[in-house]
Amino acid sequence: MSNTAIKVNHLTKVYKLYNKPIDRLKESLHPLKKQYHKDFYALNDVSFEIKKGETVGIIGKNGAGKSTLLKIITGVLTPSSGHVYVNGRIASLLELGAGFNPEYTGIENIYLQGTLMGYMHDEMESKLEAILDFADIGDFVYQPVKSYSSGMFARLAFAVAINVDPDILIVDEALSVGDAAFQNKCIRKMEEIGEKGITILFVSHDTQTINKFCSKVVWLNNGTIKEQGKPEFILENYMSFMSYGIETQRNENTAEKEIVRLDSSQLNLKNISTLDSFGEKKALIESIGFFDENNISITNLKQATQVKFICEFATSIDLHNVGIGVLLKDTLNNEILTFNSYMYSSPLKYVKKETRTRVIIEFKVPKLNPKEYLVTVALSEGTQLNHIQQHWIHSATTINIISCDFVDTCIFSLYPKEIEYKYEQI
Ligand SMILES: Nc1ncnc2c1ncn2[C@@H]1O[C@H](COP(=O)(O)OP(=O)(O)OP(=O)(O)O)[C@@H](O)[C@H]1O
Repeated sequence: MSNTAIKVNHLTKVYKLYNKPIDRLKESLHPLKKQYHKDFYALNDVSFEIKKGETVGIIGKNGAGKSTLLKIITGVLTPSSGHVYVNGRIASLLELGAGFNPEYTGIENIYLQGTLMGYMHDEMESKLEAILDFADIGDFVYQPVKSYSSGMFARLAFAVAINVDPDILIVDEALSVGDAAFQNKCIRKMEEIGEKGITILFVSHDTQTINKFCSKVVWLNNGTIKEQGKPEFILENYMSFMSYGIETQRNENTAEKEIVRLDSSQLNLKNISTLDSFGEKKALIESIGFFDENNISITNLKQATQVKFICEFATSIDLHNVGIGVLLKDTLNNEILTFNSYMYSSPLKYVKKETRTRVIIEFKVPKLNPKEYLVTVALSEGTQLNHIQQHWIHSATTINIISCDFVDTCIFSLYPKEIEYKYEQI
């Protein structure tokens, strides 16, 4: 356990929800103990471990249970069952106001926090200058904190939390109330203390910050852990889930896609190398086309049928994590549908320089309005969060979506769900 900073074991927090306030009284007085409440699980059997020195991001949609989890770890809330093991002194920055006395001045609250953390008055005195320096709120430190703006409050609370030499720093979204310069200053400070081996647990909706800053991510959904692991994998899955409702299973062990072979002579691809485009252009998409199951070229795509989108590209450099994206616009230039290999956890891991590659995307045509669409294609390198556009070709081709005969009985998402990416060297 000595290398463990926090261990959360089968943690559950249940709230009793009553439809009417009177139901609570009725329940307590009922002779046969009739229940008037419904159990609501804010956390349900959550277990994970954080090693000393790790910086861990907690993500999840509103109401997922993030604040509840942090409050239980910091001892503000008691769990319904399960337990938390904490190894070291915690400094926390939870919701605004927690632990501060609104009637006290800033200075008095600094000493109050020090006492709560177990410091003597003169020990806190030696930290005062650094705290005031970081908070940078001028003479307001002599005013009661009830007169502070939320940003000023966050400044003072963060300045105290990082200067009381914690072993573990826990930060809920409190920083988001600070201005951009202060947020940046806090992130830099957290990076600095993270490098000193302090364990940091950090709730944020800002995936860019989590990606840059955290070594591990725990994704909470409806009170349970949906996924946990390295940010680069979990955040991709999280963003697909949040943006498109698509569940992907990208993880450290995702294997390279199987190589398939298509007979080139059967393919009737459209050469698009001369069309207007932008990007780094170290790798170029040369040709594209839509095909039916028998590899016959099509421009009419019938709803609910299985089709292939094929594109071929050449690269003059080594490429890593190649994303292929397709964007459909209607003739008024409205974006109607977009999908890419990052969203489906299927980027091509590596492409050697001076080679050509064929990408085959098999999918079921979604229920788009039956009409003409312009197809934009793009080739990028990186991740969904952070990629370099190598080649982007606006309106590379057009297709028509046509109704399937049984459309009333079809239920499709606008995003192709049954989709498969395959790659072959050509
Ligand atoms: N005292 C309470 N009584 C009943 N339900 C509660 C109580 N406190 C929290 N909840 C519920 O527990 C769930 C988890 O809340 P929590 O604040 O932990 O979510 P969160 O992930 O931090 O959300 P957000 O991103 O919006 O801050 C929510 O559905 C919330 O309504």
